[in-house]
Amino acid sequence: MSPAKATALSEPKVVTGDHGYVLEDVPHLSDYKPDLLTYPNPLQDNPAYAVVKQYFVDMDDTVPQQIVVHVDSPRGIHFRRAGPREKVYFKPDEVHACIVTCGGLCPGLNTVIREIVGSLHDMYGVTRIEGIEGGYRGFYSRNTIPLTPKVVNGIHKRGGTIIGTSRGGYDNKKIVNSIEDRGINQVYIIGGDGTQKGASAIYEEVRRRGLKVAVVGIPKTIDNDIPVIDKSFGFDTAVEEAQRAINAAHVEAESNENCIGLVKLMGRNSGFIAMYATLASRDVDCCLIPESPFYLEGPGGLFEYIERRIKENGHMVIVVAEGAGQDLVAESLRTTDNKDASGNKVLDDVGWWLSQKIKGHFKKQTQMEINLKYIDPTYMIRAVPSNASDNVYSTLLAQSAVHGAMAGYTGCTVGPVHGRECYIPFYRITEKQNKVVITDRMWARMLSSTNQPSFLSTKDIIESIMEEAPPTQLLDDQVTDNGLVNEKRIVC
Ligand SMILES: Nc1ncnc2c1ncn2[C@@H]1O[C@H](COP(=O)(O)OP(=O)(O)OP(=O)(O)O)[C@@H](O)[C@H]1O
Ligand SMILES: O=P(O)(O)OC[C@H]1O[C@](O)(CO)[C@@H](O)[C@@H]1O
Ligand SMILES: [Mg+2]
Repeated sequence: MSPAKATALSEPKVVTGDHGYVLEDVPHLSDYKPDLLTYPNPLQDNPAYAVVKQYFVDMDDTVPQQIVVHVDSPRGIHFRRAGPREKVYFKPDEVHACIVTCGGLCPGLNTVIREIVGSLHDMYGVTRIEGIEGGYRGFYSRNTIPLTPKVVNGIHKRGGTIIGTSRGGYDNKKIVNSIEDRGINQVYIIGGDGTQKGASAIYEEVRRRGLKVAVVGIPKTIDNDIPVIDKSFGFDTAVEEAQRAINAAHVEAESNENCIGLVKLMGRNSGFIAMYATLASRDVDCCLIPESPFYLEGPGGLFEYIERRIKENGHMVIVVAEGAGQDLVAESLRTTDNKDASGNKVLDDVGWWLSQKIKGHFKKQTQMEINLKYIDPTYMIRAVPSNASDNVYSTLLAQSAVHGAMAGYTGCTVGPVHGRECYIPFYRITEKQNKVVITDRMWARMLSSTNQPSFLSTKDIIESIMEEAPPTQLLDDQVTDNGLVNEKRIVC
């Protein structure tokens, strides 16, 4: 496997303006191929778009990363607004596009595939579109799958990805050789943080070879761990689907004496699904996520809280994100550090471990007999088709990606920033993961909905503040004014 850093990175395109305005722009094919011809955008003759007052996006439109500002704030970082441009850099019959899906499944993958094909075909008259089978390794080890509007018709009603996905198998040189040999000139890469790192390295190699190939990433992550964008497609569907498991756990817990319903949800490093599913449900008494350490024994610990809830209520529901408490599990089971084909740590089953620990504690330490029902719906949540709002969202993402590639933009990911579709440079997407910020208001809202202990000492809180994590983006309209809010919490 050739590492992503095999090619030298091109310089970021940063434009500055008055009052602290910064545009973190994305690469364009003309940056390294200055003599490319341009053509009028065929959309100008499309009757469906004739009604739109200003259909083409103004070249100067940019979107601010921070929308909560003070009177004396600098204007800050901006991203280029996505959308159709008056001039395109490809003639329709010249385009040879391909689509690849990599990493874990996520509701909406098929919708994005369908809409890329539909946008290329219906808006731009492109007919040569192929699916790369089975993720990155498909570029050099499989035949391609022809994608036409007929082939993709109705696939948005199915879970999974019709072109297949995989982990591992990334070989930069072989992938770019395949792109070059097949004469592909638009590459749409749908995947999570790992995939986008690979896409960035593909773009760098394409550029090094001087190829007229647009490389555009579409962020996919059920965990919502990709930064900058408002949220990832499939996330709403996952939260909705998680409700079914939580409801089942609640029904079991309510109907049996001294019963605990325990639900494990996805979230390797980021606990967004667990936090939002908990907030949405209101039946959850405790939510455990990777970002917030917890402990079992002693005052303020999980066992003490469970005993209290069971005594008060006769039942309780616990939601645990799969990445929560991994240090505790590893310590207790002495597990080895296994990695998957992409190099991601294989997690220990915290749900099973917690079930055993809770049962053991109640058997040995208390007079109380408890009943524990453990539900692990993780793959069921990931495999469903996307819901209506994710379908609309995925459609916009796909259209933005196609408009961007046709307009010659490359080396970027598309996604909404405060509701506006943007082209975002790869390095912004891959530099860190989006995480729940436990000193942010959203986590506090969650804590107040469950009444669970925070499990945090003053030292933990100070450490979190010191990390200076940005505020949780998802639905949190209020930027954390770190100083005030956090200071108050420490004093309390
Ligand atoms: N640093 C990297 N450089 C190049 N390729 C990478 C890198 N990290 C991962 N990849 C490749 O990207 C693909 C997907 O990676 P991974 O399995 O980590 O999933 P992901 O894209 O992060 O999605 P998710 O974690 O949401 O399932 C794999 O084929 C993997 O080999
Ligand atoms: O078992 P797999 O397919 O490797 O995927 C599991 C992982 O994928 C994710 O859903 C991310 O795509 C994580 O939440 C989870 O840890
Ligand atoms: Mg990942």
